[in-house]
Amino acid sequence: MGSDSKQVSKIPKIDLSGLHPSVAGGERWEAAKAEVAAALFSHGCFEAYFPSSSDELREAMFGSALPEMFALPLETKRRLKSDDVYHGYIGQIPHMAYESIAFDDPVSPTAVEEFTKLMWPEGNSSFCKTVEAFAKALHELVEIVQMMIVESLGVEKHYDSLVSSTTYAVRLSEYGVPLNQDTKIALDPHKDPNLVTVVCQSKIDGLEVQTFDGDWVNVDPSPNSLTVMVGQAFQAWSNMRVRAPYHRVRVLGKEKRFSAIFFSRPSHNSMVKSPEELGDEDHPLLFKPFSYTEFVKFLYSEEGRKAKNPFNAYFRIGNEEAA
Ligand SMILES: O=C(O)CCC(=O)C(=O)O
Ligand SMILES: [Fe+2]
Repeated sequence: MGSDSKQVSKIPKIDLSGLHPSVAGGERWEAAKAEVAAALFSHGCFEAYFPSSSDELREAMFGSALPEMFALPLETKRRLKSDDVYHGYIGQIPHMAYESIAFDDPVSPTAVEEFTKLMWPEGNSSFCKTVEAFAKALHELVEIVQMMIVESLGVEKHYDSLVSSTTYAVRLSEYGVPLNQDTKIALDPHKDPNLVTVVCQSKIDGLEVQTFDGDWVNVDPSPNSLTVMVGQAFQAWSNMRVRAPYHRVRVLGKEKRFSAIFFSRPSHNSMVKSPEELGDEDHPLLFKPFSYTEFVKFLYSEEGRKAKNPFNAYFRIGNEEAA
């Protein structure tokens, strides 16, 4: 594939419009659930048609909120500190035209406000309202997807314990023109460590996913769609029934690209434990309960970065097929 070409998407597209996590069940829910389960089993991802993230909201996010925030002075953006690896402000990485900011609990009543105050002590209510609305819409989508996965695996009774030990976060990113103009890769291939990720792209797309057959494909977003992906913590929790796909970002043109991600992850100090029902004689449970915090620390440690397959290296299952 030439560096300027894009492959036609093979990522399943699923209509989740009008569905809500508080009214699970019914014919439409069951039909969509079957599609979500099939897509996640075969691809680890899908393109969700979910119009609550409307044109207007996208325009407010990518036309104003994100460009305004990334235009702030570096020392302002660096005010956001985090003890978590790969959280807080990231940028000024050699060989990468990339900056991102991630903060927790965007659906709590005060978190976006506090973050806004940190960036703009004088206030910026349009930024705050936009990011709150974005988080609210995508939170519903993540809840729908998590609920559908758990139901499809037949382990509904573990849903409450999964959700009570889950936190949510937002990552806002800005990509410049990739320094490597041969590959045009702006973010290297990786699997997300968390539970479920939803990616919202600006008009300038670039997210590519590797199918389990090994082909890199463009996710082909529409103005009303979002990309849903499974992360490695869900892969482990589900005893490998759903698997996290590799993905990367390529920016082909010369314009800045923005993206906004909403994701779920196991909360601090909680232990991730696969439901016993997901193991049987033919498929024994592969993972002992693990701390997500320790897992992420390992992923970004020297040993984790060097490992060909950090997931396997962490869990020491030594089974290439399982990844
Ligand atoms: O910007 C995107 O489209 C995806 C970024 C991504 O994969 C990540 O931040 O983990
Ligand atoms: Fe990612």
